[in-house]
Amino acid sequence: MRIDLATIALFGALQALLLAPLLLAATRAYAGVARTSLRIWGTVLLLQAIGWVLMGLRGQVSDWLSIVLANGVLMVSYAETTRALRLLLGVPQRRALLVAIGVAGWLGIAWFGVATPDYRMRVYIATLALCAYLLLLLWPLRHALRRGGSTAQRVMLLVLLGALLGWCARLGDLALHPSGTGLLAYSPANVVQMIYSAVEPVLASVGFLLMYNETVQIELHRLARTDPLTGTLNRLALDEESLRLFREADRPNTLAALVIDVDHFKRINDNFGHVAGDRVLAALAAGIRWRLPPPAVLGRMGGEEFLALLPGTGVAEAMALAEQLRVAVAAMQLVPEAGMPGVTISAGIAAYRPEDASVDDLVRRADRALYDAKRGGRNRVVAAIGDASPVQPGATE
Ligand SMILES: Nc1nc2c(ncn2[C@@H]2O[C@H](COP(=O)(O)OP(=O)(O)OP(=O)(O)O)[C@@H](O)[C@H]2O)c(=O)[nH]1
Repeated sequence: MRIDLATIALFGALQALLLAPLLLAATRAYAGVARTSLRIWGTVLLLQAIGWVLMGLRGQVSDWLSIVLANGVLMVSYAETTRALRLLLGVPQRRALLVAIGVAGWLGIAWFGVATPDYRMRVYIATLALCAYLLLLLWPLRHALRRGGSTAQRVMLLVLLGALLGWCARLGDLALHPSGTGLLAYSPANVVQMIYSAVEPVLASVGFLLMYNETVQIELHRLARTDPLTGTLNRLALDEESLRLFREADRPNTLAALVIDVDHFKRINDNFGHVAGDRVLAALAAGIRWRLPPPAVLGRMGGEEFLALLPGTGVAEAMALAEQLRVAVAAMQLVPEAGMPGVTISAGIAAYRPEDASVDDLVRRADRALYDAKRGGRNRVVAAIGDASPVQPGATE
C-alpha cells in the first residue's frame, strides 16, 4: 500500500482544526492558570493546523509559504506548547529562551529553505529546535516517573517521547539516505513520523486534558480544605488530620493539642471594624504557622479559635512552644491600624493519654485548659489538669 504523506499531513491538520474550537470553547467554564494554559493549547492546535496545511501543500504553493511560513507557524506552536505545559506544571515559563529557540530555528530553516536550499540542514535545524523544546518539557515531567507520580504526566511524557523518536527516525533515515529530497518524499521513517504527527494533536490533547483535570482537582481539593480567610486548614480538613494523627499516636509524648484563642477579639471588631478584625486573624494565623515545627498541623476551629496538633510532642515541649508563640504574638504589630493595641492570645494544652478514646477527648481537655487560661486573666498558656502544672508561671495579662 502506498501512503500519500501530503494526505496524512492534511488529515492531521483537520483533526487539530476540529479540536481547537472545542478546547477554546471549554475555557469559558474555567479560571486561573488552568484556563490560560487551556487557551494557549487551543491556539496551538490552530497554529499546527495552519502549519501542516502549508507543509502539505509543498510543491503546489511557493517555498515561502510551504517552508518559511509553515515552519514559522510551527515554531510558534511548539514554543507555545512548551509554555502551556510549563504553566500547567507550575514551573517558570522561560519565555525569552522559548522565543530564542524558535527564532534561531526558524531563521535557519528559512535560510536553508529559500536562500541556499538544503533539505538535510533544514531537518537538522528543525530537529535541534524541537529537541530543545522537548527537553524543556521532559525535564519538569521527569518527576512523574517516581513512585506514585502523576499518571496524567506519564501519559504526556509518553506522547512527547513518541515525537522525539519520530524525529530520531527521520535523522536516522537521513543518515542512511543522504539524498533525501523532502518531508513528503516516501520513506519508512517519513511515513512513521507523518502518521505520528497526524495523530499527535489528539494524543497530546488527551494528555494535556488529563493533566489539566488533575491540576483542577488538586486545586479544588486544596480549596475544599482551606479556610479562605487565614489560609489554615478548615474544620473539615482539621477533623481529617486530627483523626489521622490520633490513629498514629500510641503512647505518651506522641501527640499534643494546642487550642489558641485571641483575647478580647470582640473589642477589636467593635472598635476597629470587622475588616480590621479579619486582617488581625489572617496576620495572626500566618505568624503562628511559620513558627510551628514542620509536622505540626494548624487549623481554624471557628471564629478566632485555632487548633494546632503537634505529632511526636509531649506536654513539656508543647508548653514551651505555646509560650514562645504567646510571647511572639504579644510583641507583634499584627495590623498597623492607628491606635490598635497589641493583640494577645491564650492557649490551652493537652497531651495524648492512652486512655483517650478519640481525638475529641484530647481536644476537649485542651479546650478546658484554654477556658482556665481565660479565667486566669488571659495572655497565658495553661496545660490540662494532670498533664502539667496548671498555670504557666510568669504569664501575665
Ligand atoms: N472579624 C471577624 N470577627 C469574627 C470572625 N469570627 C468570629 N468573629 C468575632 O469574634 C468575636 C468573638 O468574641 P467572644 O467570643 O466574645 O470572644 P473575645 O471577645 O475574644 O473574648 P475572649 O475570648 O473571652 O477573650 C465576636 O465578636 C465574633 O463576631 C471572623 O471571621 N472575622
